[in-house]
Amino acid sequence: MQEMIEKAIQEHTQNGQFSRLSVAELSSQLSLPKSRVTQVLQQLLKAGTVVRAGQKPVLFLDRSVLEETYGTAIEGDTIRNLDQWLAAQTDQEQDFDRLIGHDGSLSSLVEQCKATVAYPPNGLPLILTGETGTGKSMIAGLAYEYARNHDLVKPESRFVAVNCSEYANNPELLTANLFGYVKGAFTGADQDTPGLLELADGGVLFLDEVHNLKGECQEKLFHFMDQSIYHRMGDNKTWYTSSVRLIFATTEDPEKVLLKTLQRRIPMKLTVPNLAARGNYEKLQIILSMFAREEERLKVHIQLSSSVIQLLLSYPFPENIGGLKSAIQSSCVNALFQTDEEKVMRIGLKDIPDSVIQYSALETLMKPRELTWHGIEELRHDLVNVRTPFSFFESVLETLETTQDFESDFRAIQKTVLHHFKRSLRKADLTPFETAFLTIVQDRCRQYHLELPEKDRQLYTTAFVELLSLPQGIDLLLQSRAKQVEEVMNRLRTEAFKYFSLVTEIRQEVRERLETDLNPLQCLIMTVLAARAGQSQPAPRRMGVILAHGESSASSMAMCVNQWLETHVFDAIDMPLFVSQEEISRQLNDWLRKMEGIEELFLLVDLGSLEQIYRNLNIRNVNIGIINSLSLKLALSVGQDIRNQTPMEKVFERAKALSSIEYHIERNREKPRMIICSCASGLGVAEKLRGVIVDSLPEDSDIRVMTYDYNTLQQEGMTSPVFEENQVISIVGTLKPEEITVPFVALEDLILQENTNRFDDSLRPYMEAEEMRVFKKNIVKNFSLSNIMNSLTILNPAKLLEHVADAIDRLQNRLGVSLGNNTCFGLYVHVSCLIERLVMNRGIEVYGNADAFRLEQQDFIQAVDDSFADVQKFYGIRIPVEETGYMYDYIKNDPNYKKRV
Ligand SMILES: Nc1ncnc2c1ncn2[C@@H]1O[C@H](COP(=O)(O)OP(=O)(O)OP(=O)(O)O)[C@@H](O)[C@H]1O
Repeated sequence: MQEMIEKAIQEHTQNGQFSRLSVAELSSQLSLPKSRVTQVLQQLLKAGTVVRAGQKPVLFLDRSVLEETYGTAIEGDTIRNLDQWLAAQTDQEQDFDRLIGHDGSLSSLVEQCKATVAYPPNGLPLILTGETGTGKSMIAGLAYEYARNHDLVKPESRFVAVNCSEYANNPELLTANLFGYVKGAFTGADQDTPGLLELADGGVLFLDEVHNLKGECQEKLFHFMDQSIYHRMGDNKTWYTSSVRLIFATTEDPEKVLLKTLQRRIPMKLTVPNLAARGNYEKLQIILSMFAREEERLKVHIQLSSSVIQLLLSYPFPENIGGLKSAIQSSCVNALFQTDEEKVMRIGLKDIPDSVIQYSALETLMKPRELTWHGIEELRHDLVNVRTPFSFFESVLETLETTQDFESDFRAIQKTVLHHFKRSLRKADLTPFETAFLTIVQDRCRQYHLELPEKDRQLYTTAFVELLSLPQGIDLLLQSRAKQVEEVMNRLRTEAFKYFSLVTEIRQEVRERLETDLNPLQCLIMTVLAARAGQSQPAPRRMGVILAHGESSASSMAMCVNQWLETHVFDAIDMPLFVSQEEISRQLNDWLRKMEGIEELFLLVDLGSLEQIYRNLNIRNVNIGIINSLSLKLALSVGQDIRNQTPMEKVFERAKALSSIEYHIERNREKPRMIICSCASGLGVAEKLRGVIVDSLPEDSDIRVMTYDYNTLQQEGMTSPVFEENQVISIVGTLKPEEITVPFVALEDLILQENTNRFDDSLRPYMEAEEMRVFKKNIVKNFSLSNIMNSLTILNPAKLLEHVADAIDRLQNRLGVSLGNNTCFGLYVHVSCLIERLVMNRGIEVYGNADAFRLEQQDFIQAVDDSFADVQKFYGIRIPVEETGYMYDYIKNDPNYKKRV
């Protein structure tokens, strides 16, 4: 029989079926009398084969199975609290350990909570206040678990929660439920019913949203709190007792919503901070634990994009953790169908609820950043390692950001930083990578004449190496504070320029040579450390300061020169654009104070009168030379001389010699592609022509069109600067200028659409086929005689054209030739413009060799004169021989005319 019992115990212990290990259970399973089972169990207990778990009912478990399963030795023969013992063995987090922030922002709240619950004999009433969703209910529940795990309440006791807001419209019902009632107490009370106070007897009663508790009920409650006795509703005679721990919670101010008498009976008031006050580290912990829970529920591996993490960290959830939780659950639902075969579910911005997305400033969302995915598990793992460095960085950042007295806070931070790294002083050998990093740091420091202090060398080594190997997770947290970091970095650049630029150089070199990017926080701490090392060293005897307007003009130039010369010769002072003279002087005086011991200062300023600058300086034991001009070349020369110990006077003489300026204009090498419109008829027609061509060119064509005076072109030929400055594609006009080798297209060809091929050919190399098609279509549409004639300003084009056409007909008769259509159209335009010019007294007075023309072409001159007699009379003009010369040039190339000659 003993064997049978032993076997059963062994089996059930192995299978974790602990509830089957009570005397009653064993006796019914094995059909043995209870007394017999008890007897055997007592023997086994004595022999150490079983241990008993002090629960109700008492359980008997197999010792060796338990010890083997959990790898631990059990002392004595009793496990007082089996749940607690099992949780401890499986490393499960217990009660308050599950509350994120229990060891951070909520640590003192948790300690107070524990003390309140443990207060003998029955704990103290406690009220939790705080915004909605901050975790009040959770804390109340954990307080009960804590009490159970620590035997402050009986294991069989209960945690009973009631939300008073659910009874807001029926306060009597709440009173009845709290205190219980007797049959007939109110309609529907058909039997005696115990209240929640009774149900929670020995455990915890949690009254949530307690501000909904009406005054009468509050009174009953404080009476109970005073004496631990109460009446059920409907029975004012019988007293009931209950020993219950009371926890209240409200989102309101208890002083405003609870009766004074009740308030007085709740000695402990704890306020749960809202989500915003929890800090990014804890926020990230909460986010990740919630996603981890979803992973478990949905049986997937969740990956988050960096933007999602940033957004969830920055959104001010009005419902605090509760709101964050629903947003996380919704995004998981949204992303559920995107789970791949590997069961990976990626959650990106598109899956986040709209209300959260809308909050985010567009610029934040659209900031270019690499799309990186992070698995929940690895992030949680990282987070553990990041905790200490991050909270350390956070405190450093906060101090520097809010400081009123930079210098003293900076010194305080230096101490904190050194102290921080002292704790992890390293003894281990450096890896080759770490050695390379340290070599870079030391080389650069040497260039800045900065020796790491001998006694702290080990410490600096530790610090730098530790900074180098910060866990990745810190980058995520850092991004959420990017703005703050940037502000602090700017501040450092101004206040600790030398060390800031040293670290900037180190960062650059580490990036180039070790392919590792130091993040701004690493740089910040390195700057702090470098400055600390620098303070123990005497100031240099001579130095320069570049003082310039603009956000970082001075610092960029100084950094550039220092780097070039591999010596820190210049400090920099960046000035806002509109800064007063007093402010400049103040900054310079501060600088002089900091550099105590300096003998010579070379000041390079970009603007401002020399006199004004030095008038307000506190000059003691220092020579200050000022140059009110600034260029990189000049700064380099001065820097070099500072380094080479060149006497001050000479430094400035050289600088002055450099200051005379030279200039050179480098013309645009990419010549514009150009069509030239040039008409012997005058600039009016040329201008009109230009307009028509411009309108015909495709919209995005890079071909430009210009007008150019015909006579000038005629005189200058191909030497004209227009060919030097442009890539001339073709010339369009009424008459072809002589000696021009660029393709010429006659206006009449365009009007008659006859020889446009030439024009097309000249353009083809510069246009795509489609552009060419559009262009040709437009040319047909836009070129018409009347369109061109519209360039006439005073005469009526239709009338004039009639006169001119008649006169040209007469001229053809006189000359005995029938001119080609093109020549006629060209002549119509040319002669019409000519007549208008003459009417306006703007006739052409030059024509090649006019005398020779007069002698050789007397017949032609006469023929024109006769044919145009009516026109000349009508318009009161006289066509001069020079103009006739141009008409001749027009006609002489006509094939029919040539044949006749
Ligand atoms: N510190 C925490 N660690 C982990 N989860 C938390 C924490 N605080 C709150 N939560 C979770 O946030 C959600 C909201 O918390 P809870 O309901 O306790 O807030 P509450 O303050 O009682 O809200 P209400 O005032 O609206 O009743 C719950 O799911 C809870 O589990």
